[in-house]
Amino acid sequence: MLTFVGLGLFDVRDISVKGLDAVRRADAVYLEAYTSRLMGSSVDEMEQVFGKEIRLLGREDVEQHPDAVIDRARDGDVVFLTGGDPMVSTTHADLRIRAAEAGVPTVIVHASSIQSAVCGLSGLQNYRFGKSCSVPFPAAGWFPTTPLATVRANLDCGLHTLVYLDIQPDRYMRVPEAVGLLEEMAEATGQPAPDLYVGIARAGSESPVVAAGTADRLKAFDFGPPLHILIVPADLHPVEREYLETFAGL
Ligand SMILES: C[S@@+](CC[C@H](N)C(=O)[O-])C[C@H]1O[C@@H](n2cnc3c(N)ncnc32)[C@H](O)[C@@H]1O
Repeated sequence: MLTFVGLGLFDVRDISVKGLDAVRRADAVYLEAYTSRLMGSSVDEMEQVFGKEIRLLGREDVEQHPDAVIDRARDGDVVFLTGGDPMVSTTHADLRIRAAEAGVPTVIVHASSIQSAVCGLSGLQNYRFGKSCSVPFPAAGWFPTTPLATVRANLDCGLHTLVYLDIQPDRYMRVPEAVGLLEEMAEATGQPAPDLYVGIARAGSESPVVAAGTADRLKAFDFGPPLHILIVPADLHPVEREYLETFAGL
């Protein structure tokens, strides 16, 4: 049996009771930490609290060579841990399909996700979000402008855009840098840059930060440590505006 368990948003206490039961029953526990991270906990702390050894998996282990995990799940209980919800903005649907093809039963234990947390923190209504996008760190000769195209297409339909920010082994993209990159994409493509943003840091922690405003305000704002995420809102409903004025300094 292969059980996908979401860790929730910030620290070791965000896992559900059901998820914790599955971890404690498991014969083997794997963690992928490349699609999201629990910034409020370390792997050591998780091992201590869960009472289990945790094996770390890289993107290649999961996406190119998942056989080790699937083989282990053929004759034992395996838990696969992911930050947030294990099936939101990750590529783990493929792993579940491969397990099913190999005759391995699977279960999902859901958890809080950044996708729903942003609605509570920003007051932007979940049914008004369009397609999401991700802003990657640019590399030499590589500067994709598709994130801005997604934002503009959503704005044309009156929809908000959730913009995921890149996570690399040695660095995390922050809101001010992401806003600057969207402005550069606008310059490079001749499209208008967005005029309003909402930045969020450390959702799920005891001190999440939420700030709304122009590019200039957000580029100068100190959001503190990662993880960060950005929203480009469409025209605001009056209640959304009032919420941002009350909780995000609009
Ligand atoms: C690819 S998504 C994975 C989402 C995850 N599976 C979930 O359900 O929450 C990861 C991105 O979401 C954002 N993110 C995740 N957790 C966050 C948090 N607690 N606070 C702020 N942003 C977060 C970051 O931009 C990060 O790079």
